[in-house]
Amino acid sequence: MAATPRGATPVPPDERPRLTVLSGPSGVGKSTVVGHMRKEHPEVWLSVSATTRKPRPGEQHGVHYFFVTDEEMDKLIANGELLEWAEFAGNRYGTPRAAVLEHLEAGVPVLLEIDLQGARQVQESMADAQLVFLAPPSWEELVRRLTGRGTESPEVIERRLEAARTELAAEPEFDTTLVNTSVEEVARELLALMNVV
Ligand SMILES: Nc1ncnc2c1ncn2[C@@H]1O[C@H](COP(=O)(O)OP(=O)(O)OP(=O)(O)O)[C@@H](O)[C@H]1O
Ligand SMILES: Nc1nc2c(ncn2[C@@H]2O[C@H](COP(=O)(O)O)[C@@H](O)[C@H]2O)c(=O)[nH]1
Repeated sequence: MAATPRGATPVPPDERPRLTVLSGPSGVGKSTVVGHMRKEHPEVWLSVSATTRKPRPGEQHGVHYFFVTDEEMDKLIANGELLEWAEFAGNRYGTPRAAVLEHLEAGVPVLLEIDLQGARQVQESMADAQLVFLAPPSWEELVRRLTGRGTESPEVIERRLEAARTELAAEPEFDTTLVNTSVEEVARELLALMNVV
């Protein structure tokens, strides 16, 4: 499903980077932080998820997501091709397993940007993964960001905010919390956690 470092020499297991999972409520700024970080450090590999959600303007298949039908998602799940998957606010999302494992085996730092349910599944299946929670400076600021992005209808925003309450309550389950006040600062902190700088 994705470009992978096939043929790359595998690094010994004890020298492989830890898989990093970035999670946090919708609209907190995960994609913004990751985009900023990867501009300066493209060597961090971001997994491209499969989703049944329709593309937003400007989103490209294979770059932002693999946009799949419900039937295609059913098959990915049934064939065990996803490392984790979840239903979030009316759509399904999942992480293609093979590309993640191949990059880790090649010694590439790998980042997943996924929801709480997915983070919990990764914690179960990959005990060595580090889980990072991105928190908003305040509830009001989260609402402002999600609404201000202008990509969702009021009904979808309401569903995402409902999920956000559950996600914020789960913060203690994570190894580390970063508060997204400054995109530049959080990107730096995330790189440090991934041992990239
Ligand atoms: N530190 C920040 N200060 C102010 N605005 C921010 C900050 N970080 C992100 N934003 C803005 O917040 C909005 C939501 O950001 P983004 O789309 O990155 O969130 P997300 O967590 O990836 O959301 P989702 O989970 O729905 O994909 C965007 O309009 C973005 O520009
Ligand atoms: N469990 C998973 N969650 C994922 C995955 N890819 C993205 N996401 C999360 O879904 C919500 C909504 O994303 P959006 O692009 O529709 O705004 C957000 O929290 C993402 O982090 C995945 O593969 N698995």
